[in-house]
Amino acid sequence: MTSHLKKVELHCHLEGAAPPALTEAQARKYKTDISAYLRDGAYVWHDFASFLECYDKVSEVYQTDEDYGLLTETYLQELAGIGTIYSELIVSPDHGERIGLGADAYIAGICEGIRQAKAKNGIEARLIVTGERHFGPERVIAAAKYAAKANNPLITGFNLAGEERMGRVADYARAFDIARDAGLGLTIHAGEVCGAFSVADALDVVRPSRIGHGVRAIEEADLVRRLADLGTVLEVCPGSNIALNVFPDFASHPLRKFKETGVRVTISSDDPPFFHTSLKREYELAADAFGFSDSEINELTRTGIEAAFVDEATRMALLARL
Ligand SMILES: Nc1ncnc2[nH]cnc12
Ligand SMILES: [Zn+2]
Repeated sequence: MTSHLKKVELHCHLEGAAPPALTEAQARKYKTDISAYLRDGAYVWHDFASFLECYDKVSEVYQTDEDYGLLTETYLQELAGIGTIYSELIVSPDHGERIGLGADAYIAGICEGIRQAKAKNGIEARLIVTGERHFGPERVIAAAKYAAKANNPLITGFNLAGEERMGRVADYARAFDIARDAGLGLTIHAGEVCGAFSVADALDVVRPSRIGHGVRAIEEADLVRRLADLGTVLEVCPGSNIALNVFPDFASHPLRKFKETGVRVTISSDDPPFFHTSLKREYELAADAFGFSDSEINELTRTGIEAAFVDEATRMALLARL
């Protein structure tokens, strides 16, 4: 049981958190046929590439700023209901552009959802703007420029997600330079679909304080030591890793090994309904599948607050709530 524990989540894609029932209602509202991607209350995909396609299609039934406000508030209320005090949501203004809503309206809707959830439940949230590799370096640079110029206190980080097998991290270096110069926190998906080289690339090129997943670093002992020495925080999403077959089962998942080797780790849900998980389940897995005690789980949560992309006053306030 982990219901008595406070919780923090650093790695959740907003559209990836869309409850299937809400997505069905949205599809009806816009008379869109998404039956190829959502059937019997479950998202339909069979490998990483088809997951990304499903994710992009599902995202298209959220079309207005109100839709994004509702999606954001719905997810944050769910988190608050299980004792979550802080959430970072990965968002894509580029997606807002692609669907014709526009980046500003997309972000405005999401920020309204954050305000509503905070007013009702006290949950603190920030946004990490992401670029997506499969749309190419130019779109990723545009996303970084948007984040850098947004002057929005809720946008505090920059990320790179999408098809990890497309290009190398160096192809996206300029986007991270723009985000770094703007003072944004940096994190990057690496070592999820691709092997340890992808994590080494991320460290060499981006020098991020955090890495999304990073779990395949376990394939190289020197790299694991490097992560521990640098203090790089891994945003580990065990349920996602098993659903995507990065590891065959929880027994072979390296979360505990990382922690025991001194790598700083946190737990998150990634795209919860796509992977038949939730933050609640990830905390339960930490206890039941990985055998962490309450105080070890609290260490994961504390690491999440220490690594959060927030100002120091907010960090202290969150630590005091633990
Ligand atoms: N798990 C994941 N990896 C890479 N890109 C993503 N976009 C949404 N979920 C993702
Ligand atoms: Zn992710």
